[in-house]
Amino acid sequence: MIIGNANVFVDGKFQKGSVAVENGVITAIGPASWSCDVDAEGRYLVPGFVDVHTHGAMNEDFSDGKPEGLPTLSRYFAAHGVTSFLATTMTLKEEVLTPAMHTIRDFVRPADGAKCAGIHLEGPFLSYAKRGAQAAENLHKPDADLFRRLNEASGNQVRLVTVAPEEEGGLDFIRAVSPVCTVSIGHTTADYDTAMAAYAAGASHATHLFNGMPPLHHREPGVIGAAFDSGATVELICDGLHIHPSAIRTAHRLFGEKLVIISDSLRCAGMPDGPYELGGQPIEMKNGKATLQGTDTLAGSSSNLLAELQNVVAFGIPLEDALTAVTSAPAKAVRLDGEIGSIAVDKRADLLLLNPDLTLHAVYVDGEQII
Ligand SMILES: CC(=O)N[C@@H]1[C@@H](O)[C@H](O)[C@@H](COP(=O)(O)O)O[C@@H]1O
Repeated sequence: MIIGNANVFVDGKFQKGSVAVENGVITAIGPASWSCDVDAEGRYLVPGFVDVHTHGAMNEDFSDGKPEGLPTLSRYFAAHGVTSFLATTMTLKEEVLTPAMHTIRDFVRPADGAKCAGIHLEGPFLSYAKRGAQAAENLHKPDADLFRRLNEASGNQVRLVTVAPEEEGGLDFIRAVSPVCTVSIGHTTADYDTAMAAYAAGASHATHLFNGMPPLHHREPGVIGAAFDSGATVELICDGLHIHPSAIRTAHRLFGEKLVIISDSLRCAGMPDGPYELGGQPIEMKNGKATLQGTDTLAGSSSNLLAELQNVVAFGIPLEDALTAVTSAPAKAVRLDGEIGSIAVDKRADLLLLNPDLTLHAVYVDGEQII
């Protein structure tokens, strides 16, 4: 199949062209004049989005361990341009996380859904002081054996784990686990020196930068300064509620291609306002804003990568940079850039056609049009 007459996003830039796909893989990138099977009519042809931090949507949550919930989630993501996602769990007890790992391991993508590219363990190895919406009673000291048991239960699908490096055993955990998957610093009180030590020990990512960590102070630069100095990739929740647009513009100038837009979406995404649950705690969504019930503590988002792409472009981030932050940057951050996240020969043919106003026109997964 050839998708022609497109504005193709290749190597961070747009070029007029065509893309050939065979057996689910991109086989060639050619001129716009190629005779084609699908006429893109000048639309943007971009890689499918990669969300490395999403807990749920449509009243389903990966932590539930409910097999019937996963196809619903997979279809929801595809409908918002996300072709690969990391199923992200909350801070819960091992006996709750283990069945969730089994469910994710056994998930088979529905023909009209997005791919599960692995798991993000957001906790339980987090700091009490910066737990945010994570349940205090389920926090656990960094423990590489517990990580190994969970990873094994998932069929070795954990691609990302968030840890607070200042907790006892934090640096040993990072040394043990970073050869297995990407280790991210988050939900942490780490100061600059501790965060630098964590990056030197093998961490390479920061979980929802700004949220759940000390701010960037001119004498206490903390995780944000250390991530910058270490060349780490950094997540950013761009729902317009978690981070002021000015801080998003600042992070964009600081982190460039290292910026990874995430949804951090919860089961209330795609649902009406009302009461919901997150990691064993009651939450409430009002006007799309989710908080721990009865508090002002933000509890993740009700957004998705397509809406966030539209947000950041409206905030002044160039489209090319915003696209990098939802495609190749997240794929690289979790070591999947050999397969997904870019339009290049031999990569999976996970592609989107976007209209000029950045709404979704078509979604292809493994070369098959599913939307
Ligand atoms: C699922 C999850 O953990 N999400 C975190 C939440 O815990 C934290 O409260 C919030 C604000 O953090 P902040 O108050 O430090 O900006 O960011 C994210 O929504």
